[in-house]
Amino acid sequence: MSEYIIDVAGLKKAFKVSKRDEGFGAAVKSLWNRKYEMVYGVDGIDLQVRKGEIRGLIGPNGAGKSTTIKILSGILHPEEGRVNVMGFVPWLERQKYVKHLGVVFGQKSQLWWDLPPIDTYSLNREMYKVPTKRYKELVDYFKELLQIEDVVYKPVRQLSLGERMKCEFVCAMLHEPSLVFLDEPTIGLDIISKESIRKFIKQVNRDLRTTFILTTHDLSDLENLCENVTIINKGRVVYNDAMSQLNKYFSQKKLIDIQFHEPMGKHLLKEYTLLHSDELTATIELDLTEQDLRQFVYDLLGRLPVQDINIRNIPIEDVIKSIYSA
Ligand SMILES: Nc1ncnc2c1ncn2[C@@H]1O[C@H](COP(=O)(O)OP(=O)(O)OP(=O)(O)O)[C@@H](O)[C@H]1O
Repeated sequence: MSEYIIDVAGLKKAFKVSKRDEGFGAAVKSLWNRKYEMVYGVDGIDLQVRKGEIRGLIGPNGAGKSTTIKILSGILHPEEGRVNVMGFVPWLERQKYVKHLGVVFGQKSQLWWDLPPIDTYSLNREMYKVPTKRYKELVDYFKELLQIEDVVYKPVRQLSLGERMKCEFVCAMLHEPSLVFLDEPTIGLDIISKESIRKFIKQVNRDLRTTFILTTHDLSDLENLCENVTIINKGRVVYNDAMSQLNKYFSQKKLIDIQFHEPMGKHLLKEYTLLHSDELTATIELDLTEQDLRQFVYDLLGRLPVQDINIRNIPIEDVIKSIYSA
């Protein structure tokens, strides 16, 4: 058996889209003479994920994340490439395959709107044939972990977004899937609910060894949950490594926020790479491959009327943005 729960090589998926020039005339002409072009949703993706990982899958809009997830969950089939997920070719063996799969969409609900979540759980128990004893154990375990003991008995339409999302997680986990796709699972949630859901994911990952694939635009989800991250851009993998390496990638640079105790003329700062400056504050970017940090601070304090100084790493958002645009 492969050491990978997901093993994908050379994945390509093209979509046929109609193409026409702008304007009313072109719209009419296209009714008779329609032209098409092929757009690649994914264009040669390789991806390996080990069992028990929480893997971040990120990229800008239109990068190919959803297309990848749709192929991995068996909704779409690719033109080219080899896909093995838990020993299945997802789109060929979908019925057997989905028994081992869970999905949580931040923007779509799997719960019956007018029923309490506990009723949807019960229906899913029947559908997935979860033994009653195990079902009860799992519901109790999840309810306690997410602190939704009372919430699961209220109709879904009466729940807050945070409460509903917690209930969605339980719904996706009751058949104990080995692999769960999470698509923006914390979108729109306040920080308390986000933390509670992240804690849940970590705990379930530890206790049940569930593998999670997390698609998100919220980088704090990644920092909190993922050891490894795959970044997709224009249908290709542009980064595939440990989260910690992302920071190292750019740790050659530091940002220095300075507060001055008297107004500063811009000309006094002209030798620095300035990201921001006004009379009393400035942010300087320092390239550590060119300058020594200690020497820089020493010179700065000697030259300028510095009241306060803060040295920080480049934010992870900026690191990722520069990888997207590379
Ligand atoms: N059914 C489709 N028909 C035509 N083009 C499609 C279809 N699905 C996706 N595409 C195209 O494939 C590319 C990748 O889209 P995809 O939805 O996978 O991106 P994404 O990374 O999930 O983006 P987002 O973050 O905006 O959801 C885009 O150019 C998109 O327009």
